[in-house]
Amino acid sequence: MAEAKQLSGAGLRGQSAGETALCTVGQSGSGLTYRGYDIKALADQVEFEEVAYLLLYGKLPNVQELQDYKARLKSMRGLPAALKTVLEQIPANAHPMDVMRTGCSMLGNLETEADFGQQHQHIDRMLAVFPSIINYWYNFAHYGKRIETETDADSIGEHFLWTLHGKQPDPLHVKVMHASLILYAEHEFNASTFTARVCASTLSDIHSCITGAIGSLRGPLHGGANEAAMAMISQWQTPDEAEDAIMGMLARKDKIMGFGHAIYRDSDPRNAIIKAWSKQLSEQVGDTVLFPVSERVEAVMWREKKLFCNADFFHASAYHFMGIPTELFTPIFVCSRVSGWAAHVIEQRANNRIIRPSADYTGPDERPVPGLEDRD
Ligand SMILES: CC(=O)SCCNC(=O)CCNC(=O)[C@H](O)C(C)(C)COP(=O)(O)OP(=O)(O)OC[C@H]1O[C@@H](n2cnc3c(N)ncnc32)[C@H](O)[C@@H]1OP(=O)(O)O
Ligand SMILES: O=C([O-])CC(=O)C(=O)O
Repeated sequence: MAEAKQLSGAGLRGQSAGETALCTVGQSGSGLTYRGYDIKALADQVEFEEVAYLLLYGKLPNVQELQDYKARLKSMRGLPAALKTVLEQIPANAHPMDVMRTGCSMLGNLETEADFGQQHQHIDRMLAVFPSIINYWYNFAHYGKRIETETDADSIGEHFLWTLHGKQPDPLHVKVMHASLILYAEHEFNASTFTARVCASTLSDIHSCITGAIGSLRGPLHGGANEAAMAMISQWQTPDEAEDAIMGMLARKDKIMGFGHAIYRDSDPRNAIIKAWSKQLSEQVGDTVLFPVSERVEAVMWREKKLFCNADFFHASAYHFMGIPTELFTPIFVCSRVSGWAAHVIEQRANNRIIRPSADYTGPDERPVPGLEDRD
């Protein structure tokens, strides 16, 4: 086992910044629970919509509640004409996370949250429509196609794949999407969730909270790591080539994307789950390169640095095997994490005090303002 991780120092590490009943990270079970349910049991046994309902409505839905919830989400997939017009203006070389950010913000202009009593309606709408937003833009910008976003898909994961590829997806891929969306749904006070909570603490609207969170998730030290990991592993043709390259990167003290974690000490419980799905997908497509390369990188990182794969690393190969373009990896994270972000906004609003920490001042002592002509 790796040595205990130092939870102190910069980055507010190890400091409690508030309370939550939504999630524990690194405490019990396999190390991640949503409202007391272990992540492995959830990923094995339920659909993403059940987890979203659990986070947002406080309990796992019964048969009728799940049926009603899925029907409600299904009815909310359509894009307003003004949003389509905005999406059509965004160039093909834009980053899809910027498209998500703009799409969410524009939705907030068209369907503004007038009072917090409407929060659930707006949250459900975002969950339902985010896959439509990204894949409408993607298909229009890259292929000039105006896709139909009101699909017959039974779930958000299936809707994502259907609107991306324009056809009903492989049932195995739908299963993987459920697991993936469940793994990404919630993670306590991570950077993007904290962004959402800070915004919520000013009593701002739900679209501002989620737009800000999307901006925080975009960075390669957070959600953007799944794309960065894909860019890295796709350079290598053999495990030996990967090992040589990783050794060089470590010697240069480069960051290896998809490894390490701010809280977990010796493993991220989400990794084993997505890795198993990635292996199955690799066999389905007859891959002999990407999965063995990924496994070697995992082994070398542990051997050399005791650094382990986080949730992002094997998501890269899993998504790739399902034919998902690399730049859409982090937007899928958004389609899932919006459930966790929104649950935190609800929680913050229910017991709010504006989040406003202090800073340790390191600038000059107080001094007089020099006249313009006296300055260097
Ligand atoms: C869904 C998610 O958001 S999961 C996180 C996704 N992000 C990534 O995969 C990006 C790569 N990983 C990292 O940058 C970091 O591990 C983070 C941002 C996740 C956590 O950062 P921290 O909590 O500051 O890392 P930590 O304190 O464990 O770092 C300890 C040492 O290991 C090094 N280290 C940590 N992660 C890595 C890595 N992936 N590659 C190389 N070195 C690393 C740090 O540079 C640090 O070295 P130092 O003591 O010489 O400065
Ligand atoms: O908790 C974190 O810092 C990052 C993370 O794994 C997540 O948000 O899923």
